[in-house]
Amino acid sequence: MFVVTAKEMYDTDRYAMERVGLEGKMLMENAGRAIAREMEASLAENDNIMILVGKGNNGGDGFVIARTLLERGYAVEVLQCAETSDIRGDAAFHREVLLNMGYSISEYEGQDVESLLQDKDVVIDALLGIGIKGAIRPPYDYLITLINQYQGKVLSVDLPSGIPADEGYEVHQAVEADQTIVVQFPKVSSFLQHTAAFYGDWTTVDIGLPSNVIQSGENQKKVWGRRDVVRTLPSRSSFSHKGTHGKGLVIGGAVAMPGSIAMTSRAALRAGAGLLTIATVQENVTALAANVVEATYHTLPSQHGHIRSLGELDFSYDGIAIGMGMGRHEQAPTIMKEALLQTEGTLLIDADGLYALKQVLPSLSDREGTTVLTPHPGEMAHLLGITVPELLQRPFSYAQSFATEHDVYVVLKGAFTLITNPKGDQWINPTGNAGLAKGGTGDVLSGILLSMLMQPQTVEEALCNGVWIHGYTADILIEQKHSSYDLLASDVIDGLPATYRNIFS
Ligand SMILES: NC(=O)C1=CN([C@@H]2O[C@H](COP(=O)(O)OP(=O)(O)OC[C@H]3O[C@@H](n4cnc5c(N)ncnc54)[C@H](O)[C@@H]3O)[C@@H](O)[C@H]2O)[C@@H](O)CC1
Ligand SMILES: [K+]
Repeated sequence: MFVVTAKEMYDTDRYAMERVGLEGKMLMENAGRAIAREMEASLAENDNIMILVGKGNNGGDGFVIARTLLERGYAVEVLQCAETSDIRGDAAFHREVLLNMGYSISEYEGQDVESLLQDKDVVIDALLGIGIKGAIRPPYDYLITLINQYQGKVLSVDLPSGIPADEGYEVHQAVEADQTIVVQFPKVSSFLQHTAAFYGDWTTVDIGLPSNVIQSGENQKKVWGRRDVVRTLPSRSSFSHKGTHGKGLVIGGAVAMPGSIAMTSRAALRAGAGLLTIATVQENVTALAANVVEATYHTLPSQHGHIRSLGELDFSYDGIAIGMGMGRHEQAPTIMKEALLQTEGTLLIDADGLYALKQVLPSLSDREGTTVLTPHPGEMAHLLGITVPELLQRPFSYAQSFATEHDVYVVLKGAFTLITNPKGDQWINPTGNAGLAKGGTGDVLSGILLSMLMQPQTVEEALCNGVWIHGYTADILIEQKHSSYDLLASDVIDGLPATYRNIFS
């Protein structure tokens, strides 16, 4: 499923009208009717409905929705919140059609909307769509405040009014919808931390727009869904042996933090890695060996309880993950630089490794093999030299510019983990829940990704599948036996068998 910006939506609209021959009126008819049908699932037969219509094409959709619901027998009052002379084009056309069918439209002229809303069960918000610019002007600011005070159900058309389609905007005022019916493609703002919640539950409706404009665009953004996982996750051959499934290495750990690499390693093995070696400080090996019995161990020189150097380490593995529980000490950047230069194949860098990386960033461009960075927002902001709020305003652009500039894959973790390849294409992961906001879940993800990177699939597929599996496992656990309070990172490792059985069933 493609995810679009306002510009991509308008380009698609123009292409559909100018090149394909689908008239704007027809697209608006399709949109309004599809949205009305979708809304019907949330409506009761006797609901009293108020639809607030703005002056743009979002309002135009509103006129079609009103007509469709009225024809189906619902009690709908249409409040037009703009001067009739300001309503133009396709919206004006559908306004006329509504009137020609004998229905009436009230105009907002400062009347007491609050009391008008009092006897309504549902408000449909068709005030503003993707065309919004700047701070909300009257009367929409006032109407949005009233909608948010209103106790009944609020259904928004395309976007909650006041929310822009794109990232990089501060939101001062917007409708807090219970449900949003999105026209054809989800917009970027439905995946941003500061705007996603305004949408409530959202679904998309197909209005017949072609996707070739987006497909031929410079960079694409897509949601990675279950179907993608089932399509791309390699099944195992009966003739495979442990070497077929990847020989991985995990470098990390310090005396104070033995748990991180234990979780990464157990997750890698559970997720399918054939063979796994752990390179860590001598002091931790006995405890780790009791915990991860399937792994082999390589002891690294230590100092003050952390790794001093990579010593005689052999780098010939199918995949290497570095950084988990490694600590932020003064030898760390030298260790990171050595790992960057010595690893010919795939190198995944996580956690403390990302802090060390910041000091040796230019060495990234000396690498030939695949590099994957798995930062959470704090680590990504540190790498970019910006604040976390700045990053969260524009996660798509920041992740993209970092990935393209340094020729790396970036897995930016969050409620909607964002995967970016070195060309700048992006995938959004829809799985996962608040239970994952706990220590150790990042270590588990690194292990799953290390394993995925060693299986016969593209790097993009490996990362998207790994992130999806991690989140989906947490979702199943929350649904079946845990809660978002008690879920532990190690539960996610133990939940992997059920996820695999589910995917391959
Ligand atoms: N392919 C498409 O793009 C389609 C879009 N459709 C609908 O059309 C919408 C986009 O239509 P428009 O481009 O007319 O945009 P809007 O419906 O968002 O309206 C924009 C108008 O609102 C006013 N406005 C903008 N910012 C404002 C602010 N801050 N405060 C107060 N008023 C403000 C401006 O006068 C502007 O003309 C979509 O969201 C969707 O609902 C559908 O009808 C069908 C196809
Ligand atoms: K809207």
